[in-house]
Amino acid sequence: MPKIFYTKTDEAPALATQSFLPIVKAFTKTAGIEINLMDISLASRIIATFPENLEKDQQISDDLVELGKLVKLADTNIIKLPNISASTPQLNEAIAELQAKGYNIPSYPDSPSNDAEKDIKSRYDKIKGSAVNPVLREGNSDRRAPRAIKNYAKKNPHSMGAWSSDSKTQVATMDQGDFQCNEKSVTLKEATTVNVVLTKSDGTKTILKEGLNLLQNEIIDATILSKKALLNFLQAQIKEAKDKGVLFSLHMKATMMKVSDPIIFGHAVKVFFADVFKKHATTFASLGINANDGLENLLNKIKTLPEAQRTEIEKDITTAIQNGPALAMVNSDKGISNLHVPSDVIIDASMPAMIRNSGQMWNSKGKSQDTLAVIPDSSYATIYSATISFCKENGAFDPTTMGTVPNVGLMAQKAEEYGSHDKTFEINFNGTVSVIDVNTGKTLIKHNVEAGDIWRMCQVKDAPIQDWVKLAVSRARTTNIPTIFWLDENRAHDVELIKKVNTYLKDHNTEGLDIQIMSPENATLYTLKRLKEGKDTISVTGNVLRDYLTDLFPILEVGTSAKMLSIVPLMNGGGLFETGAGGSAPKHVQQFLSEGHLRWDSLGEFLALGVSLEFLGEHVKNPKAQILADALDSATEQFLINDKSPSRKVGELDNRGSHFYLALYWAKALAQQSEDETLKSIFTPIAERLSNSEVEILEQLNKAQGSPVDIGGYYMPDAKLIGEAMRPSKTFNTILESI
Ligand SMILES: NC(=O)C1=CN([C@@H]2O[C@H](COP(=O)(O)OP(=O)(O)OC[C@H]3O[C@@H](n4cnc5c(N)ncnc54)[C@H](OP(=O)(O)O)[C@@H]3O)[C@@H](O)[C@H]2O)C=CC1
Ligand SMILES: O=C(O)CCC(=O)C(=O)O
Ligand SMILES: [Mg+2]
Repeated sequence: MPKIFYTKTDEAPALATQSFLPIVKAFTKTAGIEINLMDISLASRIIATFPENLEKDQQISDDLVELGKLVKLADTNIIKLPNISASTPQLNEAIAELQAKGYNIPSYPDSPSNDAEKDIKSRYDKIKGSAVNPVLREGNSDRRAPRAIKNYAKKNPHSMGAWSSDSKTQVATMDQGDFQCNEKSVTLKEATTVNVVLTKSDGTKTILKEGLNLLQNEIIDATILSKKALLNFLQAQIKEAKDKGVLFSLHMKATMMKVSDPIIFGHAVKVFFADVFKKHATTFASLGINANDGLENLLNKIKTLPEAQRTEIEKDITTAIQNGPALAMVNSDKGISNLHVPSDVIIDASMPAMIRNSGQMWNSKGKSQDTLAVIPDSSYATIYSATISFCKENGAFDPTTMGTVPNVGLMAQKAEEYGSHDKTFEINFNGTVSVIDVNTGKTLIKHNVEAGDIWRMCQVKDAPIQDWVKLAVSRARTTNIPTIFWLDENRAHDVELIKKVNTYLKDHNTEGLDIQIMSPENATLYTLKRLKEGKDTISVTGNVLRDYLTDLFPILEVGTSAKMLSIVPLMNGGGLFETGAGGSAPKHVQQFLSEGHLRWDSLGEFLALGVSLEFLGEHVKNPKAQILADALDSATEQFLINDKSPSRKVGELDNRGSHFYLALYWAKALAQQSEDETLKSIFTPIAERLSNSEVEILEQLNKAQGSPVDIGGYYMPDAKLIGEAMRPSKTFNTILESI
């Protein structure tokens, strides 16, 4: 039986799934397709990790492990919704919620003091941060805005803040001592095994990573970020923001880069609040305060102190805020700043949002203001500085006329920085860190380090690179759009990659194609100029730029990355279809809980389902799946033409209503086709009933809005409550059940 594995995740996408999945199941069962729901939510991953602590009826299987095996099979077909990549504060919240629900799971030991705690911490660290995507992404990435979506945006442009040439907004990035400057890279001639060894200045050695197996032709690189250089840089930027009268904002990826970026974030917190951390060092140490978890965590922890002591610290924090530059805010009403929670400001989404908003972020009064966007490591910061300069010079982009920038991203098998967290270390000694070939004893890469530096190693295997080049050529051929590899001949890793790209391009017929290699900065300028002129350009990038560009361009072009088609052709033949290119939109959940309106747009899910059904049509030779896919495609088009995306405002169409319309248009398209008489006869009466009940169903759906909703939890909501909240139309439910 043809199968689709549909993922149950977290936050807004998980809410949307409650309403959308019953539609998917009802429609696809007519083609004999089985939908298997796989739970990869943060809560379920935690529960599955500690079976020995739990009652039999609380134990669950680890669906992520299962999916991790399935992605290596030829006929696997997965629809992957965005999930939470938990920062430590989020992980702690999820653990507390599960404990309160009677799950006897351990707390997260921040600083483990014995072997048992070390084991618990290492099990949790596998759940933390971006723990799902790297497991599932056994293929490279093909993300683009479908033509219909672009046309929709051209006719219905989203708001776009104007840019003026005297904007004081700027990117600040390091020019020495960072990952970019210190990178060293080698390509392995033979398969081998390496150890990462720290040699302290007194000569003693510690193995940081043992027995790392590497394949023939694999590229490895290692680099360090100097703590001293980082602190100097941060101090200078805090002063710069204050002198210039702009907001100080830090843009990191503390979720995905779960080892390095929380440390960098923590340094920014400690530098910004230097006087506070100095004065209260002993108290903070006794409370186990870790600056890497952000200011909110600190404020929560000091609540346990006697009132006088707590107020004194709070006063000192207020003074530091008053003396420093104005901080960019995440939520000015609630006083949540850029430094409160490490996972609140995530660079891929936060920088484009700022660029779309005239280069401004929000200050504590809720007004937008020019910003110093601090991106410490300079590896990829230039793409944002170049974009900002371009906007200052040429004004904002116009969604009604601008072109499009699809991306082909190298990401298979934990490529590059995205797979580096198990090889990233905060080094607490002066000395050297070396990557040593165990078989030959040869040192492949060596760095001098000082206490506090962050050392990291990345890998990218050869087969994924070959597959990536092939995918790029195939997209260039299909679209005939100029195709640019964003690689910098002045960067160690990229030098190795450029050699391979030049070699593997020869494996393909590239005649008549415009394929070039440019540094990220030049590629940005080249692409932006064309974009402004309404011309399209394919970006072919490594894993980090894939992430950045597939939020940057969609947000500018179509208002959100939720509307992206996001395909991962798995290297062994299967298909992983991601929904959109954005995240789990926590602020949508807040709106839903407070006023019963969910403005999550499921367009990404519709597009992913379309290509997933097409995959079944082609690979499993299921003609009914192809008809469902074609009908869904025309339903999505109707959905856009009739503007049935959720509105932002309570009382108007929300996610549930938008699902109703998709079902209506899908049923109509199936009723209208005549390739398959059985499907036609099933869906003709369904389309009629849905159409006749439109007013009644919408009334039932809209009545559910306007008041707070209780779904019995955040990370593990109550299945019954969430089901009721997301499916409030009896009429609609009855019609679906009758299919
Ligand atoms: N593939 C994955 O699994 C991914 C997971 N994440 C995770 O998601 C969480 C939140 O990350 P964050 O950076 O805030 O990104 P989000 O994409 O969740 O939020 C940023 C903004 O994007 C817009 N948006 C995104 N998707 C939709 C949608 N379907 N409908 C309408 N608007 C949408 C909204 O913007 P606006 O309000 O301006 O309209 C939203 O507030 C984190 O845990 C992060 O790690 C992030 C990216 C990808
Ligand atoms: O896995 C994550 O944490 C985020 C992934 C992401 O942002 C992306 O792939 O675009
Ligand atoms: Mg992203």
